[in-house]
Amino acid sequence: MAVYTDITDEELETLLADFDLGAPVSFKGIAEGVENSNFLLETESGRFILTVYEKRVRSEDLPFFLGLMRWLAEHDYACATPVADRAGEISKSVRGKPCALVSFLPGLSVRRPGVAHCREAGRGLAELHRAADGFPMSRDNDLGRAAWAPMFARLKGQAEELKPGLADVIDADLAYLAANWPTDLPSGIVHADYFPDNVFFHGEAFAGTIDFYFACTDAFAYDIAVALNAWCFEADGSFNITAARAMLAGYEAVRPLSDAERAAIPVLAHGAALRFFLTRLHDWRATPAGALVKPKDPLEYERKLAVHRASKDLVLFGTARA
Ligand SMILES: Nc1ncnc2c1ncn2[C@@H]1O[C@H](COP(=O)(O)OP(=O)(O)OP(=O)(O)O)[C@@H](O)[C@H]1O
Ligand SMILES: N[C@@H](CCO)C(=O)O
Repeated sequence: MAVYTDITDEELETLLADFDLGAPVSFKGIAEGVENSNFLLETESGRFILTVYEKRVRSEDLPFFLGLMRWLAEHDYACATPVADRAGEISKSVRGKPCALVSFLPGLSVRRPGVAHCREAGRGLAELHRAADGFPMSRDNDLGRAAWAPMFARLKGQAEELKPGLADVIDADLAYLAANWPTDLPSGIVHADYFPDNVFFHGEAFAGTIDFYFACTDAFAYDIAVALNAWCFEADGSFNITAARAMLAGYEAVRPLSDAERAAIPVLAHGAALRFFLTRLHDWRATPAGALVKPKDPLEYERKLAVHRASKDLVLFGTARA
């Protein structure tokens, strides 16, 4: 997260007046992340996170996101969960912006995940898919494949500025993905942003998941593909097949994949890399001056795209069955 919106003491007190959480003890902005404004709040009754929803979260989607977090917590999935005010409301507002208080989730994210973390993260993702089964709401993936070409049409100039010649290469990616994108894979609720900074550990053991604000209805294997890109590339840009195999093994210990899902993972990972390249490219220029936020590097995802272009080999992703 990040801090785009400042909150005054009076605004905090007005918000907290609706809750039974006691008086605030401390309140500070959290610099990590890029999407929403986040604050760590300590009151007489414990620690909470206040999230003020900024750019990409639409207030009409909040019942889905917050309802999902509550559902998952009620189904024994370790995740941040919304805190209701005295009237039972979880969607609140501050400074004219939507916000929510969620429980503080203990644990630490890891900056450089090892193979053991990848295995546990895979397990945690499959448990999320399983725990969400039966959640009665759905939400289309508004950053899914159909959105990428129109999004890129507005970003071509920026792509060329970033790297001359890139616009044509991305157009070729879009054509390849349109022709090869799988349909009919098992689907349900997916996290869609299952990055190391959104997964907490106690040591090497999975401790829980935060940040459900891209969650939507899509193929489960797409969620795995997002995670493989985010967890299994080394700092030098190479893909760590051992980490990928561990992630898939952790996942399959809970929810075995069909052959069709495994076969689809390389193209899904190619598409998932494009999705994060596009949002990063957009944010690179659009981040407001003065916000406490460091935009993420689009070139990191351009390098991942290059790996996917170069090898459509199933083994690359450790997806071949032994
Ligand atoms: N429920 C929570 N419990 C404990 N810490 C939290 C919680 N929610 C957020 N945080 C802290 O705030 C930071 C930013 O949160 P989060 O990742 O949700 O923000 P974001 O802007 O949506 O980020 P991004 O989308 O870039 O991952 C986390 O890295 C973590 O340190
Ligand atoms: N996880 C995203 C940021 C949150 O949307 C990224 O790394 O680009």
